[in-house]
Amino acid sequence: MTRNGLYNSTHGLEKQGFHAPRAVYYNLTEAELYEKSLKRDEAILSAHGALVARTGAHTGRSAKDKFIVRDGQVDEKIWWDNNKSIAPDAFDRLHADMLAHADGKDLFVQDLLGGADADHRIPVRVVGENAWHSLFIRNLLIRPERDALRSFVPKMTIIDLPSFTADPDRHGCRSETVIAVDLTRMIVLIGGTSYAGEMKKSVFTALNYLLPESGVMPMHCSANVGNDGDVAIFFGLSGTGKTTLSADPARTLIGDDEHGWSENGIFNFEGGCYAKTIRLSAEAEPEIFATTRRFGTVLENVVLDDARVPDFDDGTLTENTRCAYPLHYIANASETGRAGQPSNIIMLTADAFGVMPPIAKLTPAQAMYHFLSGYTAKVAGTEKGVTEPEATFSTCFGAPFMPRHPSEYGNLLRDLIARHGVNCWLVNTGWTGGAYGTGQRMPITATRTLLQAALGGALSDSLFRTDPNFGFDIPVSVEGVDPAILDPRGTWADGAAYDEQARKLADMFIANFEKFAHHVEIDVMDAAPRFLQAAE
Ligand SMILES: Nc1ncnc2c1ncn2[C@@H]1O[C@H](COP(=O)(O)OP(=O)(O)O)[C@@H](O)[C@H]1O
Ligand SMILES: C=C(OP(=O)(O)O)C(=O)O
Ligand SMILES: [Mn+2]
Repeated sequence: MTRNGLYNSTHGLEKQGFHAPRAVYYNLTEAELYEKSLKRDEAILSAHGALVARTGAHTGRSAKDKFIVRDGQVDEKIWWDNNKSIAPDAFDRLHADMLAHADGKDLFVQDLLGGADADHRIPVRVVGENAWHSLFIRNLLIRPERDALRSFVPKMTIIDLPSFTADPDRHGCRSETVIAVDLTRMIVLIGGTSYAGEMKKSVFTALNYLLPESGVMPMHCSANVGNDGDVAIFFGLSGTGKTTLSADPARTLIGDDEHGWSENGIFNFEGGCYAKTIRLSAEAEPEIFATTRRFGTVLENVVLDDARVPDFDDGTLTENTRCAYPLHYIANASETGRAGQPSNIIMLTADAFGVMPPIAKLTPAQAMYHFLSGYTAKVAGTEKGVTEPEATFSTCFGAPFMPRHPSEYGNLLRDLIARHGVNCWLVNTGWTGGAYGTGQRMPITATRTLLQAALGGALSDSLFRTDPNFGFDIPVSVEGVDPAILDPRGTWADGAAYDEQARKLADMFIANFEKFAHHVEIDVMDAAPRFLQAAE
């Protein structure tokens, strides 16, 4: 095999079972990866120099096609109710078939790090057949110093072959697409999908498995820090605003999606961001918008007009259009990816039912209740005119990435909140003035003003009222915000309709939480919605 680029020659791909690739390109830089992507017709250039690629069929994660190898070492540690298993021999066949599939191909290798804290990081090698995927993951993870590449020893390897077709009979999977994770040998096999996000979320999955053993809390959250060092973290499922709200000109960005919380404070797992670009505007999100106009940024499934300018309103390929860029493309991003102990935790929800208030203060027990519930609501089937939102409960605000039982993450978080006296808030970035269909999306400016008030301490002397359904405290007035939006019931044209919707949502919370009843303290059970008790 021909080898190009800088790498540790005692840890080449032949050591990892690759037999006969045509050529291997190690640790190519942005310019080189641009050239390769363009020459291989994988991507095109935008008017402003971003690299624009399409994924084809898979424009988002294939959660149902993700499997964890069930071997003796991990068996008792994995929460199998939430994770699908694959037998070790099926994984071995898949591995061998993917290595064979790589024969005769050009391969692109990036040697990177997952984890900004040197005590809690994992060196990750990503081997793939697409130059644009290589640029994506180079943007997303942390780059070692160039010199350190000569001694880089991977502890985790991702083999990413979108053109590979999995065979459910032979490989123990579900379809032609597979994401198979071996947490003992730390090998991830990705086949049959070009959605670049699979790679970064695989590293997240591995760290979510590893870190709790060292007492470190891994979190699906964004993070930023104020001028006086106050750290805020923002938990939330996809689409709730982690990326959008963590990019804040008044605060230093630590990261937009995956962090750890240790005795040293918080640290980013990544070195880049992966922002949604659907309906992205320079007015509402200037920092993120600016990254879409830079050399080095990858635009995924973004449609260009005939002058090669991105049309962010065009969702014809998918609503999940994305841009991937290194952290330093955001002007006020942290250079270290690390910060101190958090003073505030924000739990984001995009409540399409329009029931949740734009902000509420949570007690530690309520925070635990909402963390384990992991609620958001999506709008289902918009294109077919179905306007009924759909509730999602995804525990720890990230069930697809959590190999262990939620109580492990929950206990770590509970102890950290108590030890550091962290203030907790629930923020609804979803609907106000009614549910999806009648109401509207919460204005970003309102959300930002409320966050500023919460993080800056302005809410600490506010007057609060207790929500009769959910039991949390809602501020009655916040400077700079129309007081009307603070009371969701008042924003609805029909108060009785609100009450009915709130009751339905409360019932969904209660039904979902049953599975945690035996795993939490009584105060967390008491943090459940109390609509039923209040009404009857
Ligand atoms: N009030 C709001 N707060 C946050 N995001 C909002 C709000 N209103 C609309 N949005 C849009 O919702 C999306 C939030 O997505 P994003 O920040 O990528 O979520 P996440 O990173 O949690 O997946 C963005 O497209 C943003 O423009
Ligand atoms: C990349 C993803 O994360 P998020 O939507 O939370 O930004 C994803 O869910 O595929
Ligand atoms: Mn995000």
